[in-house]
Amino acid sequence: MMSSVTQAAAGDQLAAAARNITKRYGRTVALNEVGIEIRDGESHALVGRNGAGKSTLVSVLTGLQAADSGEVTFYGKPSPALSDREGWRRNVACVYQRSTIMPALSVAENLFINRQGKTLISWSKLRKQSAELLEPFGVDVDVTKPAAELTVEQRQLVEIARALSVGAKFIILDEPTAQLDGPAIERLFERMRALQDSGITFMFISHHLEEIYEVCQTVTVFRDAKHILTAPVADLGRTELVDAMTGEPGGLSVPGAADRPSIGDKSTVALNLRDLSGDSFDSINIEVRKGEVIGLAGSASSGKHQLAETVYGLRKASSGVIEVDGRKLKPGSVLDALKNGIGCVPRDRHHQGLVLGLSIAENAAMTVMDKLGPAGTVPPKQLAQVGSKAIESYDIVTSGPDQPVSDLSGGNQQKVVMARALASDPKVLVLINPTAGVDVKSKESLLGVVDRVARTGAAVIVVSDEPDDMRVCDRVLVMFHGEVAHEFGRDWTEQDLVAAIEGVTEK
Ligand SMILES: Nc1ncnc2c1ncn2[C@@H]1O[C@H](COP(=O)(O)OP(=O)(O)OP(=O)(O)O)[C@@H](O)[C@H]1O
Repeated sequence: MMSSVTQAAAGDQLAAAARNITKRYGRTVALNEVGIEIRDGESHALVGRNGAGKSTLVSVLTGLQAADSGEVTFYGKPSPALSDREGWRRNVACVYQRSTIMPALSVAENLFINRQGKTLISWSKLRKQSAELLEPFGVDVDVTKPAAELTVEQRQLVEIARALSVGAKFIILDEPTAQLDGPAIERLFERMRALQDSGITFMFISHHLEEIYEVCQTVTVFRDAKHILTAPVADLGRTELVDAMTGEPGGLSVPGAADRPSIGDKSTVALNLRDLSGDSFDSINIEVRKGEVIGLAGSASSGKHQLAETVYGLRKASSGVIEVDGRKLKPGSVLDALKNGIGCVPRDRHHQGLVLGLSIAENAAMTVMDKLGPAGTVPPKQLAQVGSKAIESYDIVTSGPDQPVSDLSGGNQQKVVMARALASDPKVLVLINPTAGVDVKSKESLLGVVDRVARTGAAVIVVSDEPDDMRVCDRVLVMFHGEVAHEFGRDWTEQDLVAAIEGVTEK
């Protein structure tokens, strides 16, 4: 196993290199003398626990932030000056989990943004060039439509096409699979392989370690702002990889439903969905008992997200009833859902989950403010206690409860969302992709929390396609085209689940 970043195969050209990079944010050292060398034409994985420094390295490698010290080179040449955005764009592009596309502009405008030159824009030419650019990517969209209408998969492809069209041959994919369903992930990987064959180099960030084995040749591990190792993927077993990430031997153990006592019919129904129809789902009947964990799986178009969002009041059902402990909820009211004991981890932590400018403590306490003090006068000490408890219980990497959530790494923000959902001791928990962006070790502890709250009698719905997230469930309901198409007990195999999600099994 190689242990130094300076040992990239001799003679191989490097597409990108960062050496001796240090980056501090106030007291936090986000990168401590780290390096990475990415060989021309390879897919190089960068992995590490939440807060390890991956995104910070991405911002240094893309020229969005200057390092305090160290150097970046592309194809052996020093990186452009920070002000030379064009220069950086010609060398490197990053497809983030969050879009850099302007939703209100058309797809064509997004593709050619900053590049119309000084002459007047010919719209017909722009449209034609855009269509030609996207054609090899199989993105079959009307380029005059607003980019907001693109699916996540299409948006990513548009961003890759945009990068390649300005000449970048080194592309960073920062957790690209976090919001894609199984078939879309496979399509992305096929696309990566084809682009690699044509000379494109990738740096790939993911918390799904099996993806690294599938699509990368080399892996670099960061831990606590430091470079730990760089090695060929083929030489590094999964256990060794996890040990390098966590700094301790012992592997992982995700809690399974089988370890909890069986619920049976004795437990009373906590959440009852009766004949519920709405945006993308129809006539849903589901009962979730106290202490029961239900998994909702299905492709991106199955209606599972819309159903879950209707349960916690973000969407209004067109007909049917949602009851918590026999009490009917007011349709389309998040507040009423909260008052009646529903806690949620929403799909998009940035839009519905967190107030980024507020601290960890303020975000974690948001669902219980009225219990902490009269009319908005929560004593700071109590607030800090809620924050400190969240940090401890969810292993949040931070300088303290006062730190604004905007300063946290993505995975640590997700843990704050989970802490907030649970702060109110909900009777029913609705969790959408609860482990998205969360590292393998933290995933284990978050799923441990799900297991614990179920044992205390809460009813839980987990919406996810992640087999690990589903293992904690007593039943897994697979949705297909807005209906529950298949139900599994605790004894399913990953193959069964994938087949049902893709709609290739009988009911
Ligand atoms: N703007 C900022 N201000 C203060 N601290 C920051 C800022 N951005 C990042 N940090 C801190 O730097 C450290 C590294 O964060 P970074 O986002 O690079 O981690 P990461 O490895 O990408 O994590 P994740 O897997 O959760 O995305 C963290 O401790 C984070 O809190």
